[in-house]
Amino acid sequence: MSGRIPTEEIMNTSFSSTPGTGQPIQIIDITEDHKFKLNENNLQQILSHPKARLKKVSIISVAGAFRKGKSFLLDFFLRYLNRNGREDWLGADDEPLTGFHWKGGSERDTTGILMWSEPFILRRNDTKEEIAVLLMDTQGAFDSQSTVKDCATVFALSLMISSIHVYNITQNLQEDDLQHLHLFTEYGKIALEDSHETPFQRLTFLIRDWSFPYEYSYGYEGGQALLDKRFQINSKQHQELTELRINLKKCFNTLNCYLMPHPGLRVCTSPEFDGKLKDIELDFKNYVKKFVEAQFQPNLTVKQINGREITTLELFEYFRAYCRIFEADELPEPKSMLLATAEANNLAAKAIAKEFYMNAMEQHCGGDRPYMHPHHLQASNVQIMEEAIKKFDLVPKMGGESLSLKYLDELKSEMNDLYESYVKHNDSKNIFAFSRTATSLIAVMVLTYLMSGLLEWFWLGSFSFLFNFVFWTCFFLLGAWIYVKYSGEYKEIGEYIDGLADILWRRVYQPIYEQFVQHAIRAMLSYAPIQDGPSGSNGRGDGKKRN
Ligand SMILES: Nc1nc2c(ncn2[C@@H]2O[C@H](COP(=O)(O)OP(=O)(O)OP(=O)(O)O)[C@@H](O)[C@H]2O)c(=O)[nH]1
Repeated sequence: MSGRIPTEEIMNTSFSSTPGTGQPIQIIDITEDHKFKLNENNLQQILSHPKARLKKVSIISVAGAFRKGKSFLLDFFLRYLNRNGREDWLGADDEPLTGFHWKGGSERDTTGILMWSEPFILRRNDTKEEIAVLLMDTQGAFDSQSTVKDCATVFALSLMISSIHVYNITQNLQEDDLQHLHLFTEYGKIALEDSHETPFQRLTFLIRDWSFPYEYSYGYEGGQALLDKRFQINSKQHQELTELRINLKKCFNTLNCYLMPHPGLRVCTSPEFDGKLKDIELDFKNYVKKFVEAQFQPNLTVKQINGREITTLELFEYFRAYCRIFEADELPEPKSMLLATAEANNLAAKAIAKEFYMNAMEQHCGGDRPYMHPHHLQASNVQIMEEAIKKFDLVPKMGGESLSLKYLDELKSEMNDLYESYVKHNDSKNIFAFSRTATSLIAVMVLTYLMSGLLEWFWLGSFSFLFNFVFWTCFFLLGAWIYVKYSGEYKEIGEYIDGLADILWRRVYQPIYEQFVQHAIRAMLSYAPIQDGPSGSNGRGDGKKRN
């Protein structure tokens, strides 16, 4: 099977999740007052999973009316992925179907949007690159508790985010099923004008309980014939219907239809049914198997936005942007959806560049790296920043130059802030820098003590009180500094003393020290000419004051 990984590879890298682990996690909640709330922590937990971090993603979501077997279907996907797509992945006859919660009855089950906590890692056939596959379950539409806006929003979020959108329908493909896609064709039209890239990847109309196999056979073949029939354009059709059909085809890379047989009466009428295969009709089992496998053939469908395959890091930004625009009381206009996509597109580019910057800086001066000379740190920073900006520029961006410049400025300022903290962190590794305050104060004390003694010696004792005063001031400052460092209290006083000592160090000791070293070198080289170093440097080479 072309979408599947050879067995020997499975053992090594490809399907790295442990079978049976994971659980559905709520990523979008719908509150009682019908507000959509993105659960960023939960989403982040999935997207930054060590297996999936920074990998490209394929997101499979199932959406449609409530009580129509969406979660049930997703559990077959889970089985396939958990069992590494091996030939007998459908399992034993008496094995209950578990994973996303599903149940019989007439009351709705799933609320909001859920995602499986474990990303599945599969390798694509063409480039052999590892892709993180995510499964997404959605709240069913048209139940008695949800508003029209709730249903439309769940459907929209699921479609905008996924790379394979399974539109779960029962019995037949009707005109109103197509009408629900109107908003996306409008969005798709302007997105196409903006970027000339197909906005969505794969849309599959999955028709459950298909009862007319004698007209259109089960599976993709019959589904395609039915779809062709429904997409026929004729002169009597209203302009709006014709346009919908034309635009739908333009907005998706793949648009297809699958006709699924009825699973049998036990599945939908027995309260004891717990998903065991022995209770499901053979036809259903065969076609569900083919359907699941087909989603990974001939290759994995990676999520693309603006023609670019996106990673888990970028997906997070898109989730945030889409949830923000769907927060309003009204459904957004296609134009605002495009603007949100463009903003997320820029935010994603910024996230990629920032991630690169942080990783590279961590390697240079991160927690486990030794102290780095400030000049070297600054040089590395300049070089890494340049590379990060190149990464930002390389991402094709929507929304024009002015929007991208805004995000570039934000990126630069965030990198500058990060650099400041890297500098501080690096300084803290310098043992001498830590003891600089104590050293400076003690040096003043020793000097003033000696000077006062010297003045006494030359019978100028009346002037020595000045030196005594400085001596005791430094003594008390040193005492206060030690107390602050020991107790952690009065940090502002500690910073003030550090600042004083720093000025003393830079203005007095460092120039004297440099002069002394230069003299020593000159003497050693028998007065050979030597170039003067930058006097008054703060040791970081950036011309900034430390305090
Ligand atoms: N008729 C029919 N019933 C099905 C099919 N697949 C699953 N079911 C049954 O439909 C019922 C509902 O299944 P769920 O997976 O919970 O449905 P859902 O669409 O996720 O429901 P909500 O979460 O409420 O939107 C269960 O009793 C399943 O056994 C199918 O293809 N046809």
